[in-house]
Amino acid sequence: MESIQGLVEHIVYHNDTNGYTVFSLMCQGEEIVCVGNVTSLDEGEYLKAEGEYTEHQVYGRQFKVTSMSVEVPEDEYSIERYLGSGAIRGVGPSLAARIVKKFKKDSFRIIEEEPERLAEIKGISERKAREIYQQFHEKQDMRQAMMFLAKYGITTTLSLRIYKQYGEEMYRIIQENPYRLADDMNGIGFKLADEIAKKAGIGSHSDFRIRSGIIYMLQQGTLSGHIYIPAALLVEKTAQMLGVEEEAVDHLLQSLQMDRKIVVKKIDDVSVVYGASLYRLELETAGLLKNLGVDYSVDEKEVGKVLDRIEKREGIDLDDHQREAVYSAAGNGVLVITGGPGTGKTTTINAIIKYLEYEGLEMRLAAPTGRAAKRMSEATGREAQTIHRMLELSGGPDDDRLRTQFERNQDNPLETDVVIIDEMSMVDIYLMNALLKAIAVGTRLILVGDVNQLPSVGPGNVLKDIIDSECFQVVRLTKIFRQALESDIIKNAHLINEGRQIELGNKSQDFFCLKRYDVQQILGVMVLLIRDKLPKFVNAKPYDIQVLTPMRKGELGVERLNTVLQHYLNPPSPDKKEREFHQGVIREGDKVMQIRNNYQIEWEVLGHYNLPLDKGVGVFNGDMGVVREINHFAEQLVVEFDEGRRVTYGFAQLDELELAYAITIHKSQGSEYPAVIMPLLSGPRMLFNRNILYTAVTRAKQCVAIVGDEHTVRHMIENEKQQKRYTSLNLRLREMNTLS
Ligand SMILES: Nc1ncnc2c1ncn2[C@@H]1O[C@H](COP(=O)(O)OP(=O)(O)OP(=O)(O)O)[C@@H](O)[C@H]1O
Repeated sequence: MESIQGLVEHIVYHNDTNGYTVFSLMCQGEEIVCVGNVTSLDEGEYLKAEGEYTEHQVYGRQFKVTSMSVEVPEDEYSIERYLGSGAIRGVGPSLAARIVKKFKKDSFRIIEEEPERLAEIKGISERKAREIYQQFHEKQDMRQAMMFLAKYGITTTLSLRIYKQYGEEMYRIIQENPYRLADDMNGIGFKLADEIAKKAGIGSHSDFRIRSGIIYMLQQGTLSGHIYIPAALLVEKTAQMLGVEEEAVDHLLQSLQMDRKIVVKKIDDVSVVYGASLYRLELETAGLLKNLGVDYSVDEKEVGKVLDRIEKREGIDLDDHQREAVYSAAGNGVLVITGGPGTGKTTTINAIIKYLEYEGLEMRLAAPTGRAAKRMSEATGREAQTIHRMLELSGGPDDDRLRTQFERNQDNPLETDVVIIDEMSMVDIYLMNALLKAIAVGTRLILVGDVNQLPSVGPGNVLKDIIDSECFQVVRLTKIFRQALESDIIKNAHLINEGRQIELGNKSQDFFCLKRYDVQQILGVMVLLIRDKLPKFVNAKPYDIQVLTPMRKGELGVERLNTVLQHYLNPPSPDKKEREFHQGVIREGDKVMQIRNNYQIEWEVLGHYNLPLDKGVGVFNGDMGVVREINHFAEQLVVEFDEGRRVTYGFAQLDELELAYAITIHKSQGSEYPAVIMPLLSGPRMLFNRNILYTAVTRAKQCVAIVGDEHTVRHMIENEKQQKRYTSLNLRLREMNTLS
């Protein structure tokens, strides 16, 4: 082990996440390149480092730092260099020079002990002197804090955030109850807090740990779509995860309830537990929706007359259910229209729109995803937006849906007579709550969707719960119209939904099953279909053909499929830049998907000469795009999403993207593709079920190609088992109905 000391001349590279830093150190006139994991360092600081010299293949001789300490520089040159380095805000090189000129080697002592004397220097007021003193101290405190946190394996970025959040109180929190970090700070979860706690010597049976574990399990439940968890299940799972007895967990449920962190209720005589905020959110959502359920007295005869005229003009002949939908839209504050593919939902919405227009009512159209909104626009010939856009998203923390903010809310509701939402099955409880807040009583709400689709990715089962509550007018469209029946995709979708078997062969014009029983063969057929056959068949580009699979893992899971498909569809090439990322390699020309909502990220649409035509913020979970550019120098990657929206990601943000040659069926909700390919061989029973198959099949417009084992498809149709979602919006609505 050797020891060197000197002035940090230049920081060449610093990775915020793991602290890995490359910097040059001036040691007695010699510049030494040092590398190591360093929590915080500024150019101009005086460093004492221990470590060893190594020989790097490319960069040559380097000093590998194993430990270091920042020393107070002693000679005038070093003092001046440090003070002027920018480490102390408000002090630049010239002021640093004046300070050192006056106080010489005593400069640091003066700043620390007699800061008022700094005011003797021209250009330094008393206020400024105080600021310099404070800055100097803060810097030292912060460095100390970071070194302290580094002992617990906490990264530089996180350390800074922790220090900013708690200041000096941080030491106590880390040593007594690091689980508070998981409660208070976004981005710190139970697992990290638990690791810190372990290092701090906190016992596995600590009350803090168990309480935090319970909240963590509830959050995990939310991630799986649940609003509550049955108490017995929660206790069992939490005890298992923490390795403690169930009694200990049970005991702390009460204390969490007293602290209003959780709400315990009975549903059908079973105790269930909600995270307090989700409980309130669901309750509030029920109340808001209930308020909108106003009856508008309309003369059905009059509506009928108007409708006759519309039918004549448009050359349509609505059936009884469709007519009923228009009457209901006229007479109810809240209306739900549900039906499978080809049952005339779009035709009905169009008739409703025409009627409302005739009545001179203003309306807004929206859907939960960009793709669904675009389809709604095309089907109605009117502007349809994403719900986020209609509500005028104004920001909010990336991962904290509860605090997502919209310009449109109770204080500034949408100024319109009617709001129509399509693809309602995808709307989760957060979005529903935000939507309802922005709709004032007196505005009608029409919700359209297919209740048999998979529920929303986010928590809740909003559409199903509203229907089940029986508190609102629901029109169920069941008849499949003649034209729709010509499509085997639609026919088969309905058969699947009813649990009836379908024809699995290659005779159909739009629904094929190519029987293959070997993974390699399946992959080969898929590549052939995407690259050569299907684009011509459905008149689309290879990237418009979507591979859907129920699972992430396994030989035919999303992850493996993406690697294989990337290799064949966008192979490495000298003129395509690429970079490593969490899924292997990401390359110019790759098809990618955004995998979480990012409400803040900016996009722009460029016109001629790269002039921006449109700008905005927000890219959402499930949005698909193509990598257009990778810039290693700027460490950025540009993705172009639908409608030419270009988004620049820093390399550190690449975990927001995934390759999207293949995606899970869950992620495909609300999207439609000209052709869908499904490799189905075998997989977990929970994922290979009817609901999943139905959702996948209904994503295809012109062609479904199943490649794999027909028996697997048959088992999926038979398998009705869906994962239960614990939600209670239906109960809350019913309670309110009986109260009023
Ligand atoms: N009353 C009607 N009489 C005759 N044909 C109809 C009627 N209503 C709808 N159709 C036809 O049935 C087909 C399906 O209708 P529509 O597109 O409205 O259904 P959808 O439920 O929106 O379907 P998808 O969910 O697949 O988009 C269309 O070809 C449409 O023209």
